[in-house]
Amino acid sequence: MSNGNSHSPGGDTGLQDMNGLIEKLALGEIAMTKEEFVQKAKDAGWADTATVADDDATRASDETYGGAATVYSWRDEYGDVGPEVPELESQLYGGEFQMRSGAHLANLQLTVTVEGPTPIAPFRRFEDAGLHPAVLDNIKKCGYIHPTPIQAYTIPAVLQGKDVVAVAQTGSGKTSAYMIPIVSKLMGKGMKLRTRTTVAHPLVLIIVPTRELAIQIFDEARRLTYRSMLRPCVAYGGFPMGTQRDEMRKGCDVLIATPGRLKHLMEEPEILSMSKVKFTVIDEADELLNNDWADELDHILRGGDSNENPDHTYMMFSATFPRAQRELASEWMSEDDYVQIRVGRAGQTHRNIEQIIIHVDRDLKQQATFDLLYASPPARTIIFCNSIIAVDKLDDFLYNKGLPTTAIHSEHRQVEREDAMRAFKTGRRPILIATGVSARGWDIKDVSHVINYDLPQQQYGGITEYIHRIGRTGRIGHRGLATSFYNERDEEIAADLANTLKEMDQEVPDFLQQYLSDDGRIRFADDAGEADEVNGEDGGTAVNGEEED
Ligand SMILES: Nc1ncnc2c1ncn2[C@@H]1O[C@H](COP(=O)(O)OP(=O)(O)OP(=O)(O)O)[C@@H](O)[C@H]1O
Repeated sequence: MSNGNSHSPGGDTGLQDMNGLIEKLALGEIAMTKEEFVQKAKDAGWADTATVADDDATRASDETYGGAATVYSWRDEYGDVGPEVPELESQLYGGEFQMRSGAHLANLQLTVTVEGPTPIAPFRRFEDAGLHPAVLDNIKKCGYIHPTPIQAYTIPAVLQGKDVVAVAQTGSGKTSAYMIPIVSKLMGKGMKLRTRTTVAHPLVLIIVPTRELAIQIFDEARRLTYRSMLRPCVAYGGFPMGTQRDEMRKGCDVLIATPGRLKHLMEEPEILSMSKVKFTVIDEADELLNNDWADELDHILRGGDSNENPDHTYMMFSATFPRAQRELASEWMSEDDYVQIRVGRAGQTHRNIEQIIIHVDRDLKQQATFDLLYASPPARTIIFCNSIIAVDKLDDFLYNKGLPTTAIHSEHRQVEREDAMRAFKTGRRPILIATGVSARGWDIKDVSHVINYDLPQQQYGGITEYIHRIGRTGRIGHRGLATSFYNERDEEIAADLANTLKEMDQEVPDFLQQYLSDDGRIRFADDAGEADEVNGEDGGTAVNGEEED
């Protein structure tokens, strides 16, 4: 094993020191019993696996599903804004697991490019954005003091009624960039638009690729619609259908949904009608515009009568937007009232994530992970593997060595996925092992280390997937570390990886140097087509490749 540099999330323990240990472990020179491994984990400060309660025993009912979480309960006599409900308020905003911005927000201040028929004037303070007072109040309760760049441009664009494609770095506040103006616009009109029947008639449809992300965005919607008549609802695979239908019948003004479950619900006209939808948001749009989802998305976007609404606004958001998906996105946008907002280069990461690439042979990866977890004090860590089998094997390997792991992949039952996420968020099991594709958009407090046990293969997203995976750390002004294991099987991603490191002034290890161009220019296989603005305030020097748009 060799590595380009050394770092640890919480100390100065060099990764170079790991070389000898990993080799020893591989050769079986350290033969410890299970009890000794458990003791070693405890001594290092990791949560004791023996005291972690069995989640099956503590699980009570459907209420443990994130989709059944309490929302503000509206009564018509409230007028425009309802009264405060302290208990709900502390649940929504007071949680110790809610993210607060870190000290390095300035690293997200990159050059913003706006393309569209009319210019967009950004605002500097939420108070100046012309938002409904109740929304402003909810923003304060969330602890958002200054808008992030994507918010400063997207909020006015949506308030002006534009269709929007927005691309900005991971963890830069894209969710509230669309949620704030939509909720604010509807606050004044919600009453008039609302249809009181047992059939859900959402005004807003937010489509996301994964279940965990759906629940997370539902939580953000619960915060931003607090004290309003707008009732958020979430629909995702694995959420029991009975509870799902009950929740929808209670009213559903803002529907957050994964495509499969949404398609299913659209086949039940006594449950859901799309006829009132005014805003359709596609989050992680490049993923959803991908071929794998094409049928579902086409059905959803064309299937409802919402498309006939001349007032309908479409919005698409992501941290990455490869060329093919950008072309597909433009098909849904209004020709003369459409704006594209990019912060930095589309698909660019940011400087709050320190990236380290270590050369690790395939058969040494388990030991390398084990050792990496001890190379610094315990920290919330997400480990990505490329297959379900690899996730399960690594989970077993680490858990049997006394480390408090949990795992998420598509073969787990939904209740297990939600338990795993809860155990990770609360720190009961601070090591989460997952297949990469499930992790887009996750926003979890205090994730200080991401490990790419496997680098994403080209056919499963390559560098785009890498950007999303490492983006689970270093969010909203916090710093984080991303360590990736590289070997010869990863050559497909090598050039984009080397250029990504160089673009962010990270050390490019010797084994990746050959993939950098001799002229010192930074090139990506799928350039984002914006050579004009990449020399931003951040001092970035990305330059387009040959394949310009
Ligand atoms: N203006 C703000 N000030 C402080 N924190 C904010 C602000 N806006 C959003 N946040 C918080 O920043 C975190 C990241 O936001 P969000 O999940 O929307 O990022 P994102 O850009 O969608 O990332 P990704 O591309 O990974 O999905 C969230 O915890 C959110 O509550």
